Amino acid sequence: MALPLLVVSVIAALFALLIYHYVILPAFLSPLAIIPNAHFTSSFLPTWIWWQRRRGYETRTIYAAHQKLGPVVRLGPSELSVCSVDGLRQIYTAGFEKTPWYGEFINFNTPNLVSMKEHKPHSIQKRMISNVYSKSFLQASPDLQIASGVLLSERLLPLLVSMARKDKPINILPLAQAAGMDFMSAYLFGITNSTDFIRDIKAREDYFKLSHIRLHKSSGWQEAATKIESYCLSLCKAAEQFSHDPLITTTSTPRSNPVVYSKMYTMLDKFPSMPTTPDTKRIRVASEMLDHLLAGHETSAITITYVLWELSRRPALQSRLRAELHTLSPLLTFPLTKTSEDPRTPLLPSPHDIDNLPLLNAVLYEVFRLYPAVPAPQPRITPPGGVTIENYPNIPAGVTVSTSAYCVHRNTDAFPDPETFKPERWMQGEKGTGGTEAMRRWFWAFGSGGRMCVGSNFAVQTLKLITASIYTNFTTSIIDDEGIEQADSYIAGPVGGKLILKFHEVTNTVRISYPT
Ligand code: HEM
Repeated sequence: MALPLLVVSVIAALFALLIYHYVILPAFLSPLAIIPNAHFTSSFLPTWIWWQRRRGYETRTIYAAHQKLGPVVRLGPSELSVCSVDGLRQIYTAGFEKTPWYGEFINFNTPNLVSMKEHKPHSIQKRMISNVYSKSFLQASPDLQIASGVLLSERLLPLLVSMARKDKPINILPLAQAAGMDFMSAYLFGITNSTDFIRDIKAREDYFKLSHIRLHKSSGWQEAATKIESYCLSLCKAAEQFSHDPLITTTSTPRSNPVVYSKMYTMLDKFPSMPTTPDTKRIRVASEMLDHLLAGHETSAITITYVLWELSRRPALQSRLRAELHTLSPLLTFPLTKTSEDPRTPLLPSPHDIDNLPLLNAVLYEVFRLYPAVPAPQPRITPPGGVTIENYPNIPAGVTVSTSAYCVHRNTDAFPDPETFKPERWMQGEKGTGGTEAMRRWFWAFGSGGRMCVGSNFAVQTLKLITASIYTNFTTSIIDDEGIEQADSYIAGPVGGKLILKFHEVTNTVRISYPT
């Protein structure tokens, strides 16, 4: 009789200990206990937020919780979401490291900017390449200008003209993904070593099939990842050969240098902690290049898709935009202007002039705001020693905290009527471009701080150029936009995976002549 009593007592004590550890402590005694719970189980179970994530409702559910409960909410026993400018500044600029989840983005078993956790190696690697992604460098880059000219005049515009003349509809999303890959790879590896997915539909489909399998971890994803890595390595090798033999050229296509590849390869020699043999260097650079291809093409494609969708719904806005585009010199009218000195290279307006067009800027920024390609939480870990966030003190080390562009961009003080697409809101403020101070503080499509998107200027410059060249030459109309609503995922395109438009050539182009 005594033995069972002892066993029962031990079991009861263990049970009490477990209840204390997993329920009473996190729900009532932890410093997090004073933070509002997004769900009644959030303080002691991680399952509710896990389930929202799994069924694809994470970001919208978190936004609804913030609307009800304020700027800081508890999602799980050790997980918070923060939606305020001060909280955002603190989390993303004060040494909160990324969570292990970002390990998903490692290529070649070698870390890159997106996947690196620790601050020091990350900041060394970022310093190596951030210069070639700065706005001033990109705007002055002859290589990007040459590559862009070729991509527009030989690939994108001829295809759109041909489809318009045949009166055939186009699925914009895969074409925009192809354009994203061609622009990105041309800047990384040089135009002659770039992908040619705008024209080569089979190569495009093969690549995106592999990319889809890898992203969704479907059956065979490791094999798909290896194939993508081998493909990227072949682009790297071509770029390397090109850099070693500057005379490699073709007669029909102008050349542009492999800007990012060369920059990073050269910079590795300047940091003693970095790999030194040609093979290890190549893998290190290849991991970073693949990171840019993956991070750059899909996000840009999603943005272009929503730009074209919103403009296709608004013929009057298209006309206003076209009038603005007609102030550029030279015009982006197809066929693009070429000079007699170099008949192979089309002339484009300066990136600086395109960047300064207020309506084009406003349309793009309103799409970034309302349809951020990365709308989801960006998780970080609270640092050793703990922190105070938004008046909640003693938040211990090791708590996952995040903010999401979806929530931040719906702040009604900065963006009144946040669900409505209103490009004109970005035409207020100084010089009519860029919106108000509050809007700039709450704009978070590219993240912020040390881990902010390295390709933001590249994305803005190329997206403006593509939009400008389309609306100089065409009007667009919607054929099928079913499923256009944005998915609730980390990188979030239309749930239907498509947007079908028709392009109609602009016949009565007003050419404005400029005094020389
Ligand atoms: C519309 C286009 C784009 C959007 C909306 C976007 C968005 C973002 C966001 C929100 C982050 C921050 C992630 C975090 O804090 O955890 C990020 C990081 C990053 N993005 Fe982009 N991105 C875009 C285009 C590009 C392009 C063209 C590149 C090509 C270089 C690129 C490369 C990267 C890299 C390497 C990082 C990691 C930076 C770091 O951790 O230091 N992105 N991007």
